[in-house]
Amino acid sequence: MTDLKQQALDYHALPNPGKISIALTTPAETSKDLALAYSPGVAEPVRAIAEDPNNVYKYTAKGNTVAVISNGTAILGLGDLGPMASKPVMEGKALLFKRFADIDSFDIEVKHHTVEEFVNTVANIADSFGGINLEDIKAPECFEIERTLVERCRIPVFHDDQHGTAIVTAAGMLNALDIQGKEIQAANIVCMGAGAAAIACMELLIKCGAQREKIYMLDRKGVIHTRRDDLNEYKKLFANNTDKRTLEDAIKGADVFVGVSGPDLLSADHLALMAPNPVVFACSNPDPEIKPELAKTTRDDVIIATGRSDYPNQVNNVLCFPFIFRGALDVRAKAINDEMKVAAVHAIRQLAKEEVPAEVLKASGDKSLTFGRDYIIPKPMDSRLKARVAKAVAEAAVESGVAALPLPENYMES
Ligand SMILES: NC(=O)C1=CN([C@@H]2O[C@H](COP(=O)(O)OP(=O)(O)OC[C@H]3O[C@@H](n4cnc5c(N)ncnc54)[C@H](OP(=O)(O)O)[C@@H]3O)[C@@H](O)[C@H]2O)C=CC1
Ligand SMILES: CC(=O)C(=O)O
Ligand SMILES: [Mg+2]
Repeated sequence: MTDLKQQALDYHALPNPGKISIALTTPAETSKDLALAYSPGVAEPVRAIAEDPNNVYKYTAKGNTVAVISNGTAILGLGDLGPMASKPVMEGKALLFKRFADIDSFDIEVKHHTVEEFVNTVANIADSFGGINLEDIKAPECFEIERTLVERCRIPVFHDDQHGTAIVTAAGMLNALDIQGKEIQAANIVCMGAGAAAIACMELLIKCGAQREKIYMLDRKGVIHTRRDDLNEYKKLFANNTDKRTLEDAIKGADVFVGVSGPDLLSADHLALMAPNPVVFACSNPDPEIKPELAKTTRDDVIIATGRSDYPNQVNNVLCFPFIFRGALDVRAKAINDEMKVAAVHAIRQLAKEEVPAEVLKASGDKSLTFGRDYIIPKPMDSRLKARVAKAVAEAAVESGVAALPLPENYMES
């Protein structure tokens, strides 16, 4: 067994199985405490909530709790391994919510036969939470699941693999293209993968200026083009009228490669065919489409990012989901809309251009980090992310009319 494999198994097994537990926030030592926490005292908040449902935010933890919900059909890049196998990842997302944004989470793994069954399960428990983070649900089902749940739930529902990934990808991409001296409007883009992350990443890059006809998207059968008759409605949006059929065809002269597919799909030969000063986001987890070592030895003008914590330039939705929910919960937003997503993109990208505090260098093990090829995006443990991203998101929620509360006074200022 490799060192990392054993360390990872031990990390999850010890000192107690798993990565998260529940902590009490009120005293529960004496009979008096219990008479308040439970019978008879608990009847009072029950009556108050029955009288006015908004009181649930005052007397319970709902407003600071997010459900992380999966069916295990697209666990990282490992595929459909079922709900139970997804549990370590969902506990991991709960760990990240708590560690980075002080949000409490429950991971919920759902076994189901139909999309309708999944949607009903989630919709029926949704009111228990302040928000719902859908995770690792494969395309195309994820699109209908999210759309239906957004319609049915009164709290924000956010498919992290779509929108969290897209927000971080857009933030990193705009910075990387700046460093490479390229305009997103003119960039030829190859997207390997045509699932949840791919469709959302490309749609958001288009909102940021990319041209749809300059995007070549590939799935397991190759380039998505107008003469294919096997495309679902989401892939069809990216069908190009082109003779290109393979990655080799599409990658020639490309400025950008975004990989949200599987391991080792971009070879050194492919990379060599890209335009000068290319940007490669090999974001498949745990194994990227190309290893950074190989990318860098193949050409020294490349900016390479991965989804992993153990390489520079971590383009991973961890930079977004804790903070976008922090902002949304704090103004009780009923949805996470495009305005909030775009605000998050700009807040994340801006932070990478600022001086990096010593505590971040210590946590990342870097001697220095300055905006440039190996530092296009902030590190997850940069504690400024919470204030910057949450504030930008909360302001956008208030301005776009989806917030039930005003921005709290002096929000995120200390
Ligand atoms: N860094 C980050 O923050 C994130 C990274 N990801 C990564 O993106 C990847 C996809 O996740 P997600 O979109 O949720 O999953 P989906 O199951 O929704 O989509 C997977 C897509 O990848 C394509 N694909 C898989 N293998 C190949 C291959 N050998 N050649 C070409 N295309 C392939 C599939 O093609 P087809 O349609 O033909 O089946 C499908 O379009 C995973 O590796 C995941 O770890 C996802 C979210 C966040
Ligand atoms: C990071 C993440 O959400 C994924 O790889 O699926
Ligand atoms: Mg995921």
